Amino acid sequence: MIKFENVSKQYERNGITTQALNNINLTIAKGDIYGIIGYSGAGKSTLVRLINFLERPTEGSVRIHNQLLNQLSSQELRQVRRKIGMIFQHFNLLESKTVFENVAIPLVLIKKDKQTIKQKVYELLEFVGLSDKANSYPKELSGGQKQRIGIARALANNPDILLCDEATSALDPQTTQSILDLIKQINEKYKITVVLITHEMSVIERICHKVAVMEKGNIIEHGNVLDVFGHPKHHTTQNFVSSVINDQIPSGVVENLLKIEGNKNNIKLFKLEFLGRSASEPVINSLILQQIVIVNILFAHMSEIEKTVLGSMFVQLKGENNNIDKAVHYLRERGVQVTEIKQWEIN
Ligand SMILES: Nc1ncnc2c1ncn2[C@@H]1O[C@H](COP(=O)(O)OP(=O)(O)OP(=O)(O)O)[C@@H](O)[C@H]1O
Repeated sequence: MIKFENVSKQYERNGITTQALNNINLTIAKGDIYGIIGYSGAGKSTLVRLINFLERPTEGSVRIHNQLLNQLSSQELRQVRRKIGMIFQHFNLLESKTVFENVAIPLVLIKKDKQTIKQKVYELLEFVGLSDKANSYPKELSGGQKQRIGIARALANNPDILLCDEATSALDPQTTQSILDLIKQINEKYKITVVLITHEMSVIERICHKVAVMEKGNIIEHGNVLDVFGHPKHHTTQNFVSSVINDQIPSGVVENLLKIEGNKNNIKLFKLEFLGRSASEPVINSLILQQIVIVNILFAHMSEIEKTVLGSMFVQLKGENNNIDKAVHYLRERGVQVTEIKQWEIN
């Protein structure tokens, strides 16, 4: 378990103070894949550097497995750090060393014998699917292969925490997916807690169980990915969510509708949001079968997070006003969140 209690961090440079973290309270449970998302400068890297105490907090405490890092000696801190692996956006491999030598570095540093090192390095290379590259140099590898080597090196000391600092930001979408799959496999197979920082919501969507959204040194929202995605409260979270879930009606759809209906005062437009059970039941079909209103589906978007479907749909409901009210009530009773799009929001 990783626990931040009232943690603040200020940097002083040339007489200028930057408040990088502001009274952070956060608990990351053992075995979680915890995503930290925020725009540039939000404080994500600082937060992660506090987990291995590469930075010390100005105020507050950081605990790992109930051990208070603030009180540890340098020797004790080195022991704690050995159990924390880290991977980086630009891989941080030593260009002058072979793949084998790069993966071996953490083991050489703790003076393991040659045979143990050889066995462990080949086991790790096998795990990341690159045993045939042991004698290659980093410059001979693709970005995805370099990151696999970075991961093998991070696992060399059998860590129980893996920190991923924008680990897929320099990779194309397909390679990103394969690296995320590998991180997920590590989490499941070795029960390693993963803390992953990113500015891409799609990364969070794909593998994280929990997420904290950061802005200006504060955690503005946190919780299960599904809860944060399903009901984002803060404007910044809504922006991140809209990058993976298109919850705005495209203007072309509205223009077509206005052409057909002639007058926007005639249009009754609703946004329906489905989460979990309501997304897998035939709610719209049952509404249509009620025959109280005509349902014109204009636009829909579905996403899957942690095996739960999340969706938004824009519909035009046609009929008598009291029947439209009944239809809205019918949907709400079945767990669908219904919001009317007001006329002034249509154009
Ligand atoms: N070593 C440092 N000295 C002075 N200021 C720093 C230092 N490291 C970070 N900062 C400042 O602290 C704030 C938070 O930086 P941090 O790198 O933690 O943010 P971030 O969310 O990781 O950003 P990015 O995504 O761009 O890496 C920024 O204003 C940054 O300029």
